[in-house]
Amino acid sequence: MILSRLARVLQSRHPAQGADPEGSYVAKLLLKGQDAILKKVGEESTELVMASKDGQPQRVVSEMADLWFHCLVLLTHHGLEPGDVLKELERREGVSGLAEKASRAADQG
Ligand SMILES: N=c1c2ncn([C@@H]3O[C@H](COP(=O)(O)OP(=O)(O)OP(=O)(O)O)[C@@H](O)[C@H]3O)c2ncn1[C@@H]1O[C@H](COP(=O)(O)O)[C@@H](O)[C@H]1O
Repeated sequence: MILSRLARVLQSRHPAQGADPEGSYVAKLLLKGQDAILKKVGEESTELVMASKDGQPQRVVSEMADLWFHCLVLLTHHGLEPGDVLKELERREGVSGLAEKASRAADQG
């Protein structure tokens, strides 16, 4: 899946892997550190908001791709991967599923 493939590429760009920042946007950004990554996340979020408010669905897709990409760089900075976020979403699905079942059981008396 694209998220895991991309995450593997991003991990290979980590300074700890000896990645060369020359010619690699990601290696350069990871080397600059957390503040630079967070600045990009903030900028891309704002651009996404503007694309949405302008009612431009194709730009929403493009800006969201930029935002997701920079969030993946942030995960890499923290030694995390997309699977960690997906697991959290699955856990919440499980939690809300249980809540739904409990409420249905209560309705049925
Ligand atoms: N998906 C992306 C991707 N999306 C966006 N970007 C870069 O993110 C930057 C976003 O910047 P902006 O839109 O703000 O434009 P900008 O003004 O040029 O940005 P700055 O130089 O100011 O940061 C651009 O330089 C884009 O090229 C990406 N760079 C890389 N990838 C993937 O990451 C992989 C590794 O990239 P490298 O490390 O460059 O080899 C690539 O193979 C791609 O699959």
